[in-house]
Amino acid sequence: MLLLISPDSVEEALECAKAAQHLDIVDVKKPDEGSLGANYPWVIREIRAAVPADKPVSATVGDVPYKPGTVAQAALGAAVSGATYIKVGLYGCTTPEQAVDVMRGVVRAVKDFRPDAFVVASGYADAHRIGCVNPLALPDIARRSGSDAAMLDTAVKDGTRLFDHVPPPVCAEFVRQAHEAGLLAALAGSVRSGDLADLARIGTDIVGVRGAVCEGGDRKAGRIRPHLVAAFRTQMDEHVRNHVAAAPAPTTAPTTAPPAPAPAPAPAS
Ligand SMILES: O=C[C@H](O)COP(=O)(O)O
Repeated sequence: MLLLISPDSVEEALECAKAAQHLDIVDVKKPDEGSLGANYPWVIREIRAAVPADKPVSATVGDVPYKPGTVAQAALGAAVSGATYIKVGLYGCTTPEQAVDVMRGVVRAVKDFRPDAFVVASGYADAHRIGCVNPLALPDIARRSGSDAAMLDTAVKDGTRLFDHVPPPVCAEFVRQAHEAGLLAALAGSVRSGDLADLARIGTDIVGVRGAVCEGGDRKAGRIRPHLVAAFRTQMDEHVRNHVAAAPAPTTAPTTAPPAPAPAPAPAS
């Protein structure tokens, strides 16, 4: 399971850099512009320069409207600025067709520029509150558009969490569908350490957090702290180990290999 941490500034990214050995992906966002709020290109560039070169930098393109051309251009901006993971929040898409339309434009814009970039189609666990596409539609949207991962976050950061809206058995189905489509499955939404056992058990590939590694668990007023990142990682690894140890041995030889996680793209030079 990979750990993605979302700093909101260069200062916070420097805190992440101090805990670099405990995280896998540094995800640039601007929380005051929304759950997947997009930050400025120069902030992405500065964060790329501030974190170790072997850590991929991700950038959110925003909680986007159904405007495929606008979003494709914004996604290219994130890639040009040095992000190799490009995350799009399909906030304004009310049907899977609209979402596929947006993500196809993103995939083309980003991969024409950088073929090894990793595109993440994100929906929202609390989609019912904002009227966007159903969470379980995301794996198929990601597959049809040529994206690399399907993700869920929460749109409304009011203390409700991923599992409040999409309980573990439904998240498990999300992960299963993503893997069946050859995609990675990423889950976020005020995730706490107490959720890690379930996230490991259902085979989540990427866990995204901010609040859980901020002082006081407060994603807005709190700041990301390296010791909280380290503690979260320790718990995450423990749950992954427990899950592996508890998994029953296969009774027959598997006929197909499980979907291999895509390698993290090389950082921008
Ligand atoms: O992509 C991950 C998000 O930043 C999660 O933030 P949160 O843990 O505060 O909900």
